[in-house]
Amino acid sequence: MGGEGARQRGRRHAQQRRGPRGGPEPAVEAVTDSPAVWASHLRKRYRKRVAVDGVSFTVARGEVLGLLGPNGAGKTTVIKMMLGLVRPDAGEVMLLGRPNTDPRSRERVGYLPELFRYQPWLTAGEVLALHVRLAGVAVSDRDRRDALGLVGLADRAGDRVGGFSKGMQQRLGLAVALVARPELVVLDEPTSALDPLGRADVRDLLLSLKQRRVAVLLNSHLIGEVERVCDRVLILDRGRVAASGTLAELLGRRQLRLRLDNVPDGLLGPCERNGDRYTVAMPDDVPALVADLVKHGVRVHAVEPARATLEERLLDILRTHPEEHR
Ligand SMILES: Nc1ncnc2c1ncn2[C@@H]1O[C@H](COP(=O)(O)OP(=O)(O)OP(=O)(O)O)[C@@H](O)[C@H]1O
Repeated sequence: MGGEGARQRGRRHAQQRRGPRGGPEPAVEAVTDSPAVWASHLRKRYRKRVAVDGVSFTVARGEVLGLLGPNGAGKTTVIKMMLGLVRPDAGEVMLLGRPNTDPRSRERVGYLPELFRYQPWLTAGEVLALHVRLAGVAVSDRDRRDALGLVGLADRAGDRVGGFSKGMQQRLGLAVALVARPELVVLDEPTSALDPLGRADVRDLLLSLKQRRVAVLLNSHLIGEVERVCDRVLILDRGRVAASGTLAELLGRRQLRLRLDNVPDGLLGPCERNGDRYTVAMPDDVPALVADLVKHGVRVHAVEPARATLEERLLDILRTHPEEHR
């Protein structure tokens, strides 16, 4: 990721945009096979503080990438550099096959910022209409109504935003991000103000975007949420990538937890023990292991598959992230 191969791929997509004689680009199809995001070696310093230091990543079409990390890790700065809202000191970004310095790269991008405030005197419907106009895209009245319906605000289109609760404003922000049928959706803490039902709705929404091959970059402190919907995770710590990979790669091998009595010394091999609870690497044949234990006189009370949660893994990574990265 971010290596020479990826760089060439990113650039190749950029070259595909030129017509045979270097004229206007031929067709949108030429860039639809490019990753939704290709970001390479992003760096940003605020005075003496390095906020982001050499961060590279990609988001494939139809992929949900989760961005995790402690407060101040650089997540929002990465998002803002990616979208051209903050100028990086170094690094390159391609959005949907175009360099992010080209305003057209953002035409098919939906964005819900972490901190947002809509004009309180406008109605929800007017906020959507305003953003559609600013984006310069054609969106039918029906699509606008659908976007409000998608976030549970169908019956509030005519109400002023000033009277909306925080959660309702966040729902409206999601509708703004989704209304123009984007190919890439960037959500910075989209559920921080939502009730549990609202969070579940957003999870369903993300899964439906994924089915439509929309790419999603999700920045969230709600690790359970990230674990449920993300295909891959990028963990930032103090401006650097502390770890990245699919959930399976990050969470490692599955384990088996057992509650046992009467275990002869050494019978189980390498394991973690806490009283009568034992954790071993997942064996190929669980029934054979249980039969063997019983044959040796062990009393088996419980057997359940287990895997470290993303939260445990995240804490582990942040605690052991090498000092030179800090
Ligand atoms: N406009 C700015 N001026 C000066 N420093 C900034 C600015 N924006 C961000 N920073 C600094 O950059 C670092 C990264 O901030 P950033 O907002 O990207 O972190 P984050 O991971 O999104 O944090 P959080 O989870 O708290 O939202 C912090 O040390 C922050 O103080």
